[in-house]
Amino acid sequence: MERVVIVTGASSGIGLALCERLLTEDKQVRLCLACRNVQRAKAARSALLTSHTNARVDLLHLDVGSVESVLNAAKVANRIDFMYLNAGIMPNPQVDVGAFFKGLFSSNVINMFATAEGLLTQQDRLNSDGLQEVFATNLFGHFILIRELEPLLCQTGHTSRVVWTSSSNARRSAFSINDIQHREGTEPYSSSKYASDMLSLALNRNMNSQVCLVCSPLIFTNTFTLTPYNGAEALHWLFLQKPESLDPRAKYHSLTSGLGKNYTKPRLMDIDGEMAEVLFSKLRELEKVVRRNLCERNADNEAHQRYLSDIE
Ligand SMILES: NC(=O)C1=CN([C@@H]2O[C@H](COP(=O)(O)OP(=O)(O)OC[C@H]3O[C@@H](n4cnc5c(N)ncnc54)[C@H](OP(=O)(O)O)[C@@H]3O)[C@@H](O)[C@H]2O)C=CC1
Ligand SMILES: CC(C)=CCC[C@@H](C)[C@H]1CC[C@H]2C3=C(CC[C@]12C)[C@@]1(C)CCC(=O)[C@@H](C)[C@@H]1CC3
Repeated sequence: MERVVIVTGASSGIGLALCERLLTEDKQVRLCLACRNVQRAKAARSALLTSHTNARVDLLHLDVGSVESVLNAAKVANRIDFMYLNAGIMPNPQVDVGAFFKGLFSSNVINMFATAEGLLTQQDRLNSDGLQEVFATNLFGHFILIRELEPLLCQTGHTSRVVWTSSSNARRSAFSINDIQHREGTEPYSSSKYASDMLSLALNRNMNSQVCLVCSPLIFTNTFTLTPYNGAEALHWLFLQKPESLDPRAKYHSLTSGLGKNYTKPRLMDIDGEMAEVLFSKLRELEKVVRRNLCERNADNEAHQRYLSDIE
């Protein structure tokens, strides 16, 4: 039977590698590449069709950094078996060279290369919805997508699976529940990834009562080799697992052994369940505000258009 798989950020890197692996794995897969850049999405589709001539690959225009784009994209979906929330950004990363060399000659060196802990800062900015861009792209846009698709994801008799691409760079100390967008700090990427880990837990709690949503957060600690193919290991592995065998408190790591063999390993997350619930309710509040602002903006635009056609 056909299995519909949506992948956000499928135009390059890990998302594209995952698509390639899924088509190789299962001939019944129908892919939907959910991308913000149409040209790059078309190029990705052509590349996939070159190696999988008869594959079914659809394109969906989706900019997860824009709430309006997310709402429009969600209208188009009519069946979802898997949804991979993979799009992510780390804009303008700055490396702390001092910390890097100090780490290089310490016992923490492997961890440093696996997680970049304490090594990276980024410059964030506001997007057109007035949200911090990293938060909006890595977390909030995907949250709105889930909220909008909830009826489809949670249909009786049909279980959809949601898999979120996290990172080993997710860090509790980079996140503050009083500043969920990370307006104040310099590590928005770590903060957004930690927030997505927490959110996956809260989503499982709040939506599992209606059965069906499994958010399996992922992490990529490709300690020895870092390629998109290897990075997609845990994403691919999760596609093959039965939902009941997965633990919502675990993160599934893509790992590569010294001999170059890829494997997936679950590790329990360092998450405060109460804080996850607070984050969930803060995101619900923010959702209301952003939706209201969007309605007002669209109403203003319509009024402006009417005014222009009146004076013509
Ligand atoms: N590379 C690594 O070492 C690790 C990566 N990750 C995570 O893996 C995921 C994929 O990253 P990776 O493949 O490495 O990076 P890439 O930059 O290669 O891919 C990121 C993808 O996300 C897309 N994207 C970015 N912003 C948006 C947006 N607003 N709307 C829709 N799509 C968007 C990009 O599209 P476009 O082509 O338009 O830019 C691109 O297809 C990310 O979530 C990242 O945080 C986690 C751990 C390690
Ligand atoms: C410029 C000098 C002196 C050194 C540069 C090394 C770093 C650029 C490099 C070391 C560890 C890397 C790393 C990532 C990015 C590049 C490094 C910082 C990630 C943060 C990329 C995104 C992720 O999600 C992480 C899991 C990666 C962890 C390791």
